[in-house]
Amino acid sequence: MNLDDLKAKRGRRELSALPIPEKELCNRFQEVFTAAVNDVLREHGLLHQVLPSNIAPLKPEMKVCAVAFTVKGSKNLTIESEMEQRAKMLEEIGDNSVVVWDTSGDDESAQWGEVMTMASQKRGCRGAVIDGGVRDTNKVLELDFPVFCRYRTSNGMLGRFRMIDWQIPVMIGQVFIYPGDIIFGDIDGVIVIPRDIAYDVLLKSEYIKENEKAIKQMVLEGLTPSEVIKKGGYF
Ligand SMILES: O=C([O-])CC(=O)C(=O)O
Ligand SMILES: [Mg+2]
Repeated sequence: MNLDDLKAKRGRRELSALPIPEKELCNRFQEVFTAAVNDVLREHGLLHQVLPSNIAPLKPEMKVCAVAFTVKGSKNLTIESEMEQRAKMLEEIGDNSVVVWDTSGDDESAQWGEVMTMASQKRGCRGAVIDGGVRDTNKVLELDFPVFCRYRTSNGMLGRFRMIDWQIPVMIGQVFIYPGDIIFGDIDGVIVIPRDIAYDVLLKSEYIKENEKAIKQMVLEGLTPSEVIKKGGYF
């Protein structure tokens, strides 16, 4: 059994370089929409890049595109040095990041709240995607910080749940997420764009956005769906 490749993939890795700055890449993705990105990933044969559909934005207009900062945790009753551990994680969050929580399917605790929002915003964090819960929801909304999650609860994580590690590969639903991948969430949910193909996916998504303008124009002008497809359109 040779595990070298798998070990390299699953361990902590240097982020590969992107052809344009991360910030520009993410800002340009935010101008597109997740369905266009999804169609491009389908062209690449990647059919399982969307997080489970019950992970939804707190408000329909919330949008985030940023670089994955992954966190893994699970239900855990221990408290010893939990706060210090969480502070250390928060202090490692980088600019243009989005915190992505794999909670091992937790259904009880909030992995995110107001103070964590404030601390991460100071470090340039652009949002949080949590396969779990949020609390202090009103305050988080006031801070204008996009959060995608499954539920809201007043249960703090201390004494109920704790982190196992961070900046490691995680899995939410069927989707692998590596630190540095590009995460894009909007009203249609959250999609994970592998870092190595992110720039190519951006260019193709921008093309789709432009091309769909022409398709919609055909519909407005009264062409039937059959005529639209004959002219190269699609739905
Ligand atoms: O401590 C927590 O569980 C999270 C929280 O309330 C906050 O960040 O404000
Ligand atoms: Mg709080």
